[in-house]
Amino acid sequence: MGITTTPPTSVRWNGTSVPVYPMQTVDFSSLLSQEPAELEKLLQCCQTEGFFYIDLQGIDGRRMLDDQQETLKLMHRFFESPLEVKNEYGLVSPHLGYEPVGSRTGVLENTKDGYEMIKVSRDEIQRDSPHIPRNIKNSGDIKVLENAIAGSNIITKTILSALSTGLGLAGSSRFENTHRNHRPSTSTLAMMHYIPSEPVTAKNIGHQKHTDISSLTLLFSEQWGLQIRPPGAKEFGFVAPKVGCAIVNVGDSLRFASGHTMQSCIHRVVPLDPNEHRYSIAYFLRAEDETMFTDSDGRYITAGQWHDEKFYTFTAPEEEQMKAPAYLLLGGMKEDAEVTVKQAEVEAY
Ligand SMILES: O=C(O)CCC(=O)C(=O)O
Ligand SMILES: [Fe+2]
Repeated sequence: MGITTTPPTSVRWNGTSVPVYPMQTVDFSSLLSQEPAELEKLLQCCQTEGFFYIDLQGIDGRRMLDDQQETLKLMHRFFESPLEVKNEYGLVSPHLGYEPVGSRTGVLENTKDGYEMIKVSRDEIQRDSPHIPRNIKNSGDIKVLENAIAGSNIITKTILSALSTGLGLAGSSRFENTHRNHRPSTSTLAMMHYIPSEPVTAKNIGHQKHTDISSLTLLFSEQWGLQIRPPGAKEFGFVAPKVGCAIVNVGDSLRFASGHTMQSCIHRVVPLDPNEHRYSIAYFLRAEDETMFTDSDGRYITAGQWHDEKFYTFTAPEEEQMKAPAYLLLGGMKEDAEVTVKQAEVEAY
């Protein structure tokens, strides 16, 4: 199933019927002009579900959709290279480098993940001679990465600024003030390739359930696979890729910075079509490393420490991960099985 304008309300996956959760659509051009009704809608989305579509079809956003297409071409070239070339680059730091398939826990019990990933950080691409894999390092490639990172930064900063305004924050208490462009952060562009996986037999499959470490995540994918579990929902459901739109979600850091009033929605990735290669691009806008907040365990810590602790939990073996405190992987979000799907769907509007 491809990109769509009118998604079905449920789809069959792995022998059962799985809901497709509707999400609100926020218009990027309207946010740029801080239109009050759009700010109100955005704030509602972040406080109730933590997920929404951002419509980029206007003249201001369309260029980011072009960047997405260029990035996809570069990703194909990178991922099709021999594993030795990709491993030679390796994982330089948690937010820069290559992770092969199976580096993390998978989406189903006793499996490893089913994706490989290359990350290029915003700080790295701005260096005079950025450390980039040799198979995507010509000047055209660097321009493509630069455009993708800068465009994603503009979109996520616009959203951040609209949220500050929507909450009536002024001066140094505005969220932008802890996301200044020239301060070190772990903000990064993650490009992912999911291999085809058959749910019953695959040893490598999908992307385990989690909340994001980021403040805001901007996700581009033309393919199905993303599932969310909105607050109060009984089960995971798909979200449909939508024409001209990217998906945005609130991450742990913004949940913490908002005094835990925004939702960092639980999500995961499964192969809807087991024969398909899936490609997705995620930009993680993160707070400056030194930013302090109170986390889901009541600890007053830096954004950098939260990032590192959660990253190492994500990459730890499954047995280790089981021992990790629950507040870490899900950022303090609760998996609520009490309500019916019908209620959850109403809440998801
Ligand atoms: O690949 C996707 O669609 C989502 C990936 C994701 O959730 C993540 O990288 O945090
Ligand atoms: Fe995620």
